[in-house]
Amino acid sequence: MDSELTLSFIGGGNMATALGAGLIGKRCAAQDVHVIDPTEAVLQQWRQKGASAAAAPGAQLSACRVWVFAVKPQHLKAAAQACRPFLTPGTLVVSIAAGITSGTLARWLGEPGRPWQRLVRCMPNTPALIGAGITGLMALPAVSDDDRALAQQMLRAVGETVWVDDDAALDAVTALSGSGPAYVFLFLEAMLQGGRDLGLNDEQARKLALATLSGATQLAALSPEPPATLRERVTSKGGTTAAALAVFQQRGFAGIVQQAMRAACDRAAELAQELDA
Ligand SMILES: NC(=O)C1=CN([C@@H]2O[C@H](COP(=O)(O)OP(=O)(O)OC[C@H]3O[C@@H](n4cnc5c(N)ncnc54)[C@H](OP(=O)(O)O)[C@@H]3O)[C@@H](O)[C@H]2O)C=CC1
Ligand SMILES: O=C(O)[C@@H]1CCC=N1
Repeated sequence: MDSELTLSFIGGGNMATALGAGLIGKRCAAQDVHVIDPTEAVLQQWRQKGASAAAAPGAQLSACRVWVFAVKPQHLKAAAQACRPFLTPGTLVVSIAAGITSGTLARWLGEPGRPWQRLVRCMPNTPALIGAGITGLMALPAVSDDDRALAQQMLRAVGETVWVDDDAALDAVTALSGSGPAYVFLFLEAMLQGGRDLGLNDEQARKLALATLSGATQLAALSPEPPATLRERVTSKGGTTAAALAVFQQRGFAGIVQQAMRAACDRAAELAQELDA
């Protein structure tokens, strides 16, 4: 455990909880975590884990080496402005908010004409809750190698990490892996319903669908062959899979997925514009 790491979550909801679950006891001690959130029930949950928690920012923030902004994008400006007086030169700021660019948050945290420099923007996902997340990260150019390594180590506590170059790429990460678990759950829901429609019971459908998704993704991850080849191996000429894939193709499945991801990416850019005041 890195006893040096003192950490504040600004916003103690779903994603902070997921990140906290991976970090506390591994990368930092519970008593070195400080949470700011307006909701008493949320604060209580964090206190039960041994963290300190408060409804508003205070001097305790200044003792935290890393701040993780984990509020909704719509709340980020207010949260940043309320916390700004407690920044110290050593504070590393990490934001997980969708859309809001590193430059915008840097401006909200800095002085006029002098944006905050030590800032890493990242996009985790909810499998972080079970240590199986993946997080895309980007850093402002002035962020040191040590700060980059610190941010990466933190996110590694809840899964894998991928560095990208800029805000646009982080919006693409958001559309792929940030929102991606929801696409998988939607597909899973559809498979479960399809199984039930064909006469399987809930337990049978759940066991078969979960093992299929997990087995196929593990096979794709371990195989040197591209997914298209693995797909062809399942597809016997004139067989059942070919019949199913013909329906996917007629209905434009791949195009739907790509359009959905484009919509997610566009929404990230839209949020950035709407909230950049
Ligand atoms: N959910 C996901 O899959 C992912 C989410 N994200 C990003 O993570 C961020 C948080 O999402 P999520 O955890 O789902 O959201 P939640 O709503 O679960 O958590 C946000 C928390 O922040 C609190 N809050 C609101 N304003 C402030 C403030 N000024 N200071 C401190 N706390 C405040 C909220 O309180 P209240 O409810 O009272 O407003 C809430 O408890 C978002 O920006 C989202 O884009 C990133 C990756 C994946
Ligand atoms: O839906 C959202 O806006 C957030 C960002 C990625 C996942 N959830």
